[in-house]
Amino acid sequence: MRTSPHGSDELVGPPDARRPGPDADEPPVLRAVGLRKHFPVRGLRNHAVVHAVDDVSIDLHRGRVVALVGESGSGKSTIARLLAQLVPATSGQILLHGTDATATGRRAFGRYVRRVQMIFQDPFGSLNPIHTVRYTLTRSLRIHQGRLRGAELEAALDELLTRVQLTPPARYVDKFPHELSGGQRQRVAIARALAADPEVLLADEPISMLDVSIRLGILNLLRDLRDRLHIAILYITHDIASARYFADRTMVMYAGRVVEQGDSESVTQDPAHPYTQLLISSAPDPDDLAARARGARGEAPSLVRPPAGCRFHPRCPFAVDLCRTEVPPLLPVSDGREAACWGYSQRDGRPEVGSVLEAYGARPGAAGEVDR
Ligand SMILES: Nc1ncnc2c1ncn2[C@@H]1O[C@H](COP(=O)(O)OP(=O)(O)OP(=O)(O)O)[C@@H](O)[C@H]1O
Repeated sequence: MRTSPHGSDELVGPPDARRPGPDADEPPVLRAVGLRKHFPVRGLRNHAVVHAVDDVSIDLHRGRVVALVGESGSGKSTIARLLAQLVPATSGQILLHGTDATATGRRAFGRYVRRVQMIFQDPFGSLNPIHTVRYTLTRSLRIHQGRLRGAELEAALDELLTRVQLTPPARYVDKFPHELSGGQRQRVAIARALAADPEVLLADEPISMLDVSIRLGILNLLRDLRDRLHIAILYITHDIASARYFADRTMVMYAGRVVEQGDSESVTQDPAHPYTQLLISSAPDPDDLAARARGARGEAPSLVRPPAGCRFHPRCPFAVDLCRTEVPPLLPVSDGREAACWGYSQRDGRPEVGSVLEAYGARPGAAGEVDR
């Protein structure tokens, strides 16, 4: 990370997005293949369903961060809940170290959550207000590590609080949640997850409810966990700039499907899919894009009756007949980058996608800065 001329930690460029990942060539610790989640819609006839997630595959490697970005309702949280096995998938597979990890009972689920932990968006809601930090962390340690007592327990508590930079630990261990700031509470929630000694963290918008002044501190903590503990992290965010800053790879979702994926620097600075181009133009808030694009080119698609073919085609200035009938697979764009866009099918040897920003008359933005 470079610092601003004022000496602050302001982010002015990607710190190490192209850092050779220590474990990038190892097999993924957690793999999802063809995940699909359709929620039944109550009150509608004909067994209508919300197509929340369709055909999403993700590989999470130890020591690497994958960001999942997209506007509200695109299916990001559903993917995190599927990977955490908080909801069952309609179809698809979850593999932990290459083995089917679908937890069929309480014991199997317990073994799974020891390896795969989740951090939620709301540090105010996720900690029980009547329990101290000591109680919360002790409970998690005992669930996952057995009955620690006495000096052993105190050492484990000290280590957890130090790991999340709540030091000296004695200052925090007997506090109640209301005595802590939002950032400190999120650190306690992260410590609670670490008590399981997990290999994977699923972080669902972990900074979006925090004051902008402390967001970078939490991202840096998560990066420290990636580097020191070699934890695989799925980072869900609305904020493309933070994906560029923090994630090795970025996946972009639109209406339940992945539309583009690749190394974060390329995806955020040279977006290939027309939707990603629009998303970047609206950085840092994709919902701003949603409003703008709706104004310009019709409504966001219904997930009960999603558009046939490419779900983005009703908004896409480059849509051709094929886009209206056939779902585009993720097609290679360059250097391991893929876009689910028929414009990259190379049927005539070159991509057919131009600048969607010019087509929309939108102001290009840059995913360059992250709120501190
Ligand atoms: N339990 C549920 N029952 C019915 N529909 C659901 C359920 N959970 C999510 N959905 C729907 O699935 C779609 C995807 O929702 P999801 O929360 O995964 O999106 P998201 O990208 O995480 O949005 P946000 O950024 O607002 O959290 C939405 O249309 C949502 O209304």
